[in-house]
Amino acid sequence: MAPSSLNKKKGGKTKTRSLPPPPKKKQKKEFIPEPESESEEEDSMIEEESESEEEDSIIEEEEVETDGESFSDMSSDVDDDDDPFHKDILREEHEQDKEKDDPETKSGKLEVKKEKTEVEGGLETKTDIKKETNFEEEKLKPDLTNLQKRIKEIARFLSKFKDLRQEEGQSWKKSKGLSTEGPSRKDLVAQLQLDLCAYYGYNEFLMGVLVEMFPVTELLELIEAYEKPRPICIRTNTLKARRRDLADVLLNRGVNLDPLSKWSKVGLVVYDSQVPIGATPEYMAGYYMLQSASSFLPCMALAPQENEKVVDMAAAPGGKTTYLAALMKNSGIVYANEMKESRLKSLTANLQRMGVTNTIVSNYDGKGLPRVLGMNTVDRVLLDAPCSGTGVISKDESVKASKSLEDIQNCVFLQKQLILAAIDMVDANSETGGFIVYSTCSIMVPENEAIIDYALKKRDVQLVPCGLDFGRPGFTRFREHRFHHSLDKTRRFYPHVHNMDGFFVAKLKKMSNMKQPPRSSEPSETVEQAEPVDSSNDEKIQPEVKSQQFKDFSGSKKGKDTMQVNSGSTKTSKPKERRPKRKYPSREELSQAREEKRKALRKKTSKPIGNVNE
Ligand SMILES: C[S@@+](CC[C@H](N)C(=O)[O-])C[C@H]1O[C@@H](n2cnc3c(N)ncnc32)[C@H](O)[C@@H]1O
Repeated sequence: MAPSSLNKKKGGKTKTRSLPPPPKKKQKKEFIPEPESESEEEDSMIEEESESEEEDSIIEEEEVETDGESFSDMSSDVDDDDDPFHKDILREEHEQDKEKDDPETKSGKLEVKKEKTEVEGGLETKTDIKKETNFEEEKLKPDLTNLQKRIKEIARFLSKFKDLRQEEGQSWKKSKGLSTEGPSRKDLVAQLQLDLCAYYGYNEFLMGVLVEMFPVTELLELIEAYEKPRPICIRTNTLKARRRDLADVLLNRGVNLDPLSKWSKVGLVVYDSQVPIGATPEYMAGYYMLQSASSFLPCMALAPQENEKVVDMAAAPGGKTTYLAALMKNSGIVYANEMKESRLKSLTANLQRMGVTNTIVSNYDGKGLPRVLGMNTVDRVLLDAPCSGTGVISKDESVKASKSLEDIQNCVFLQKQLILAAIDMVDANSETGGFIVYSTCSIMVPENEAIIDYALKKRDVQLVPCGLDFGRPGFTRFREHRFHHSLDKTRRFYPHVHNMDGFFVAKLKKMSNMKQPPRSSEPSETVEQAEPVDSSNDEKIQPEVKSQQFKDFSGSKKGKDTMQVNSGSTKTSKPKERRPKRKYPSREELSQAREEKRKALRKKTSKPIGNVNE
């Protein structure tokens, strides 16, 4: 939208203010992509909320310290034809594995040699991949330019073969004058993985996870997107300002901005600014929050209503709490909980700066919150869970090299406990609510779909549409794992697709206050319960190796996966052995037993009295 359109006032309450022209730098086009057109149920409540948000403007000034962005913290303690794997680069490797054992391809580095040849009327790089035999050379690390070239070559090579079987691949190679000797697909994938780790600085575990999640072309897009910062976004605090007024003022200060996108009525995207955007008088006055676009989504999905009781279980630094309060127009109660004491300061500062008055701040471990606030007592809960942060690599590069399988396991362990606590606090009989929103800034399946699948099994909840009209549907199956079919109601967001941080959102409706869900006719398999599925008719998802993300999830972590949460307290429970069914005696057997007892008693009592020596 052009800057001038920000001046259009609703309902005739126009404050005419002549706008200075925006700074010289040309305004970029829509920064955040428009919603993908998907046929998805709309959450009308969200629409109503966002319509009304702009109408409320209470202008008052407060000075407080700042803290903008939300981020993940664990220190406490697909639009591809519905099938995310149809271009999976690991999928074909299994077939290629069966290739005759070529000693040349068994170990070591590969070298890609290129020759230019005329192919199909155009210049094409002829790819001949041979094994280096010189071990001295092997030790030498290729320079970044060569590394990048090789990454591109292998990626191009792999993507060309993505739909071809081995034999077809060989004949294709022959027809193109390429060598049919050379490494298998598996070797190429392994080499690509190593090269990507070396070039971009990821550890092998995390790169392995990404490799198994995305087809090769998309993988490169994602990794490249992680290298660039996401657009700077601000959210208008509708408790204090209207978006168009705020935009006017900031434009006058030399901030080059536009409305965020059609899906948000309160967001602005900042292209560049002549003033520090986190230190303007408007910022200090709490007219806006510096907030990533993805972090708007869970609040929109939760869509809290006025006068409700809402819990934000993991709240600091308060980006989402302040949005929830604004959506509720400062009515009702928001319980903003944060376990880390050191983070309470930023939370309370933001609440104060933004003029939030309906919030009670607490400092508990979220697992114990049901004991504090009561079971089945609130209308809605937001669980913006502590996570691995694998969706926000552009913000925190250290994630690339630091995250391990154990970190993911720890996150999953905590997330499972927190989601059950979240559900337990919600009253299924709430007249207006009964909803739980779970979100993470992780793209890992175990931290997202697997957590929701677990919750569906443990409590009487159902997935409902998030009310967000863009985002990819969550996985209903991933490698050898099968999740409940309704997982497609969850939403995934990616930097290379949506130009926002990697993010996951799920919205659950609590169906009853029973602890156990009614028996499902359609069982799914959670991480720890997943059995090999007979996928003989389903070539696409039949991995030979266990998914990197789920590796060793079953049992190796001190039985963590079997831990259960009950009203905030935790206890470990070993899987119980089934007791054999008890067989009850018939009437005849009972009377016979009684008769025998009587006889025995008579014998005892007929002993002589007075035989004191016995
Ligand atoms: C993803 S961040 C939350 C960001 C916040 N929702 C926002 O939008 O500003 C996760 C938060 O959970 C907190 N946390 C970690 N473990 C927790 C636990 N067991 N209970 C409650 N909070 C926890 C972390 O300290 C961190 O502040």
